[in-house]
Amino acid sequence: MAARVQHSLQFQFQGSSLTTFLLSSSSSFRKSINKTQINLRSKCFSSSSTSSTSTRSAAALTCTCSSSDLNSAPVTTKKDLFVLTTPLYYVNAPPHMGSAYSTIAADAIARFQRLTGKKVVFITGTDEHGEKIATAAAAGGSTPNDHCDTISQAYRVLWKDLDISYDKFIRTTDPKHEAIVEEFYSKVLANGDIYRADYEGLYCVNCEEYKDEKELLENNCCPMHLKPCVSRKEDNYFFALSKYQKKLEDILERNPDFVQPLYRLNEVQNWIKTGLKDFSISRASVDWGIRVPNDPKQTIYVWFDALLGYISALSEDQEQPRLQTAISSGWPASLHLIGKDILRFHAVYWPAMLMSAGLSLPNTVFGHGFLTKDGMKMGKSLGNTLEPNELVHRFGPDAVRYFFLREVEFGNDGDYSEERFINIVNAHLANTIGNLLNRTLGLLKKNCQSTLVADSSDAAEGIEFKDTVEKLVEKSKVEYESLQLSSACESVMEIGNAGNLYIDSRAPWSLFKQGGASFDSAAKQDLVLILEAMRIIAVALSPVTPNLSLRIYRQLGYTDQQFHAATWSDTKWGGLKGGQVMAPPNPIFARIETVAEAGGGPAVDKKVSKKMEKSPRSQSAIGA
Ligand SMILES: Nc1ncnc2c1ncn2[C@@H]1O[C@H](COP(=O)(O)OP(=O)(O)OP(=O)(O)O)[C@@H](O)[C@H]1O
Ligand SMILES: [Zn+2]
Repeated sequence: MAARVQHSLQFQFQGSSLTTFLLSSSSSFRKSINKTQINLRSKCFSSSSTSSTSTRSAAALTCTCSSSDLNSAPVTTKKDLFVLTTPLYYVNAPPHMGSAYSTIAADAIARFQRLTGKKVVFITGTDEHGEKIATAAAAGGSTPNDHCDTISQAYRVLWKDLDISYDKFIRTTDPKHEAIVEEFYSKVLANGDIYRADYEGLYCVNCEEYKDEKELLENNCCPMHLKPCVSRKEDNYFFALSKYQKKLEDILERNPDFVQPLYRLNEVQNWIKTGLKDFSISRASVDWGIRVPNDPKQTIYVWFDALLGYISALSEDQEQPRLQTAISSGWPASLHLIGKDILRFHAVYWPAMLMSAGLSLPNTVFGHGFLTKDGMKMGKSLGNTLEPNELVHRFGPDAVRYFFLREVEFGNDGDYSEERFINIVNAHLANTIGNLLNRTLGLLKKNCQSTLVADSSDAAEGIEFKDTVEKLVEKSKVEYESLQLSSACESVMEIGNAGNLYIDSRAPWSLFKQGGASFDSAAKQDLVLILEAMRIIAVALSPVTPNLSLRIYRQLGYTDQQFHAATWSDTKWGGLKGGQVMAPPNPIFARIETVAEAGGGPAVDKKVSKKMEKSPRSQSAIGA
């Protein structure tokens, strides 16, 4: 779904700053339609069908669509339901760390929402139509079907390796999706928002879009793909986007949370202000796509098709695929999580399409930033991607998930560096959390037979550390809720820092050494406090590091079932009870050896790292 606009973005990005692009993207897109010669042949396929631009506009203004904004749209969101989506990834090539980033973030949000008691429907999938897919398949010597099967499967495998807890995986080649697209198209057609027009212009197959001549290099080369665009003339069907200009402006004005973060809302509003142009939603020359109802010689433009995957994903396999039944299973989505490259499609085209079909709009579209490599967006087309499989294999899923969510402020761009990766996960996961747990359990084993002497609520009486933990965990909740994922990680890690400060200042090991009943009792209570904080950290960080959190829970003497049954209310102080028997200390996260530490050898001992993800027994921590 996402590839086409990314190409134009990458082109702009090469020649100008990202901000410049974002501000100028609207006008460049506008020009690409203006420049293209459009000869209107007929108007809407609605009952009044005399043709001219002006009558088309007039028809648009008299549209009878009733659900014209968020307020008047039928409300189907139940308070306890949270439906969130990732982009449906384009299967022109296997997934990379950029695709994984969106999905990891969505997974953390889904897990957090489940913890708070929401019924979550987490949707992901693959966008599989379009000329580029057919070409990629042919280049690989396979059929489009086989090609899509293979790449789509690669996404599923990666999501498994990264512990992505999706509920629905939709493929746009799924017959149920195709049926829903056809029904939707017919509704929009019936509403008078589709018309036919001649279209002539320069087409980049790799971008799957017509280009503005002004944007092209010498010999009409696409600046992104450095290949000449081909001159194409075809009659296409257009969607009357211009008709929704005012409605979209009003919606954004009245619902400032619809597009997030705020600076993306500004981008969208600026873009709309420059004037919305109708866009072509069919291709006469592309065979690999869903046929246009009533004109099987044409296929539906891949974006018009793919966005509907968010709805068709809700359709149950065993039921007749119908828009209404899919809608009643959870539409509208609470959150579309996307990269900023595809913001225009989600914040402008999609709402207009939904209004045209009389359907509710999603609650929020959040456009996050890019993972970059040497300042350039990582992407399949540029081929400057980072291999998520390799990272997971070397460092395990928790480290990968934690690093990207903690390191990149959600919404902004972030650059990857292996050195930074190793430093962050070592400092936070191995040291701040892992080492604190390990040294505390070591003391508990040595001095208390691994058994807690008191309830954590009693042990915390009048202790400031408890207040600090409570404040920080509450802060992290607010941050998760407002999608400030990096800050949420930071707040949880602050609990670990406070725990380290507390234990160092109290030095229970020397209290034990000094002996005497009161020293002994104070030291034992200190251990209870730290372990209670560790329990809270485990729950609060579980949206980001589910495996690590499970390992902490096991170390604290809980069963896996108890971990899986945990909810956000378990972040309340007071969960640990006296008499609870803890496991002997075992490191929960293997510190990653740097190149320097390994004497110039491999940065990480792969065997140790991999083994550690499965079992926490493989390496001793830097204990007290
Ligand atoms: N570098 C990146 N940083 C963050 N997210 C990314 C990145 N690359 C892709 N994504 C995510 O994937 C979506 C785009 O999916 P798509 O399958 O088209 O990937 P792509 O690699 O950008 O494609 P291409 O390079 O062929 O244009 C983006 O909207 C975003 O959610
Ligand atoms: Zn191109």
